[in-house]
Order: sequence, then structure tokens, then C-alpha cells
Amino acid sequence: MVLADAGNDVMIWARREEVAASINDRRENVDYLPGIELPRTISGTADPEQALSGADVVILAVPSQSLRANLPAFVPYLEPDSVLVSLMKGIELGTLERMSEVIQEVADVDAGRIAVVSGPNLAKEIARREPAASVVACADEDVVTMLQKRCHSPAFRPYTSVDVLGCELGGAYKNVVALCVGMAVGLGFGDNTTASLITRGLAETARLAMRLGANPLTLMGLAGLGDLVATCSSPLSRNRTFGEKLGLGMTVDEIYASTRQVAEGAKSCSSIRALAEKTGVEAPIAEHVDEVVAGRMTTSEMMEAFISRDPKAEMY
Ligand SMILES: NC(=O)c1ccc[n+]([C@@H]2O[C@H](COP(=O)([O-])OP(=O)(O)OC[C@H]3O[C@@H](n4cnc5c(N)ncnc54)[C@H](O)[C@@H]3O)[C@@H](O)[C@H]2O)c1
Ligand SMILES: O=P(O)(O)OC[C@H](O)CO
Repeated sequence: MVLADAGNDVMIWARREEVAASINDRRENVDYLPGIELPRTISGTADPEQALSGADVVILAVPSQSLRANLPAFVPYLEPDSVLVSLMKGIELGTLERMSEVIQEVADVDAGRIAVVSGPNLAKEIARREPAASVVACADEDVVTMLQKRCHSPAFRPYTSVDVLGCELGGAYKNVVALCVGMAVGLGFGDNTTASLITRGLAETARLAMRLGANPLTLMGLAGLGDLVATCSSPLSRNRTFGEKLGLGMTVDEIYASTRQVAEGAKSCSSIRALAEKTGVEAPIAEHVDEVVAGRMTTSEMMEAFISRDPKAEMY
């Protein structure tokens, strides 16, 4: 919708024919955005070749852990100079790769053709055309400027960055922090607890991002602090809601059975924890959230563990 509002013709690829038909015939994605009328310049198809024919910009937005399996169906139909844009906020289990790294590996394209968009962009608010800002990041400054123009709509203001790593890590990490904040909310704790977790979550994210080579200022921006605040504060966030249900006593299996939407942090807590361990960075929030999601610790035990950790200086 942002791209259509910014003046582009948009083709959505859907896995199921009936979803593509509902986009074309009813101008609505009944399963995922019920009640939102889609612009006429959006059409749907279930055919990857049709979706990619003539597409100079390709937006990728499947659940992170399914990207590697999905890409081979698209790669043969990519236009030679098309730019691939990831909206995904996750770190791949096993490889510990960011989504841009998975794309580069599987599609075998230069880093200058791969971009990411990340920021405080809860889907329902974006679809209601409520004002929001975001970051478009790519190693190639000409590409990023082109993409900024292509997605600047009356309600959506994109900023540019060349820090792909920082934007991706901020987007993936905030989901894990939102799970943690949701758990605290589910346990009945208030704003002091959630603000403390958000702030320490940002410190933890910045610590790992800097070790991996990101610009620390990226984490103070829309793809870091901005998205962290939105996701941790909003009942619309799937990750915060997932955590809240855990705090209320539901099991992970019960939560998965209660929704068809993805809460990326429930998987990325494990890959981010492993990435932190691999690089020697202390990551207590990722570590404890992973323990809770794996069923090895309760949410109450997690909160007790945070408070009783060894005392230390704040700026570490
Ligand atoms: N929803 C948001 O507010 C929002 C905002 C910014 C970024 N993101 C990111 O975008 C990515 C996609 O999230 P979403 O909100 O669209 O999730 P979603 O759960 O709302 O929708 C996921 C879509 O992927 C499809 N899907 C599910 N499993 C699949 C598979 N194995 N292969 C192919 N398609 C599959 C579903 O049918 C659905 O159309 C995530 O990484 C998320 O973090 C989401
Ligand atoms: O609903 P969530 O928790 O996946 O968060 C959505 C977006 O990432 C917010 O920017």
C-alpha cells in the first residue's frame, strides 16, 4: 500500500490462488488485512514468473526462517538489475545470517542490489495510513536514494542509511526485547519494569551491533530505538502479545495454536543468543528469553534472574 500510494504499480505474490483472487476481485486481503481497501494499482498473482516480470524493485516479506526455502522459486525470474528489498526482521537459525546475507548467498547478487527497510512500522497502522517514518538502508547510495523516492508516500517518510547491518540487527533484536517486555506485562508489572527492560534491551542490541561492525548511532534511530519503543509498547505487536501470553501462563504450543501470524522473536531469540555467544558479547535478555521459549525457565524465574545478576556499571 505504501508503494502504491507513492505512485508505483504493485504486484503481490501470494502462495494461495484464492488470496491473489481476493486481492484482484475484492481489493482486500481477507486473511491478513481484513477491512482494508487496497488501491487499484495493486494486483495479485500466485505465479512467481508473473510477479517478477518487469519488476525493477522486489520486496521480500516472508517469515525469516522461510526465506531460504522460498528464494529458489524466485531467483530464475529476477530481472538482471532488479533491487531486492528485505522487510524481514529475523536472524536465520543455524547459519546465524541476517536476511540480506541469506539473499546475497541464495540469489548470488551484489550487496549493492540488496536493501532493507526497517523502523516503527506496525502493519495495521501503516495500512490505516497513520503517519510513520522508517529507514531504507543499502550499501549503494544511489540505490538507497532511488528506493527512498519510490516509497515516500503522503503517510510514509523514509530516511536513508548505508548501515544495513545495524538496521537489520535492530529490527531482529527488538522482537526479542518485545517478547521479554510482553512477559513482564503478562506477569502484571508496570511501566518501571517495561522501561528498564526496553533500555537494557537497547544497550544489549547496541553492544552486539557494535561488535559486529554497525554504526552505534543507527541503534539510536528509527530502526533501533524507534522500532523498539513501538514494538514493546503496542498491543498490536505480535511479539509483545506472544510474550504477554507466556507471562499469563500459556505454553508456547498453545500460543502457536492461537495465531497464524509470525512472532519472529520466538525463533530469533535462539539465533541472536548464539550470535552473541559466538562473538563473545553478553546478551542476558536474548539468553533468558530463549530459555523461557524453550521451556527451561518460567517467566517469573527470568525476572528474578535479571534482578539478581551481578551488579555492574551502566555503560557496559
Ligand atoms: N506486520 C508488521 O507489522 C511488520 C512490520 C515490519 C516488518 N515486518 C516483518 O515482515 C516479515 C513478514 O511478516 P508479516 O507481518 O508479513 O507476517 P504475517 O505473519 O502477517 O504474514 C506472513 C505472510 O507470509 C506467508 N507465509 C507464512 N509462512 C510462509 C512460508 N513458509 N513460505 C512463504 N510464505 C509464508 C503467510 O501466508 C503470510 O502471507 C517478518 O519478518 C516481520 O518481522 C512485519
Ligand atoms: O507485530 P510485530 O511484533 O512483528 O512487530 C511489527 C513491526 O516489526 C513493528 O515495526
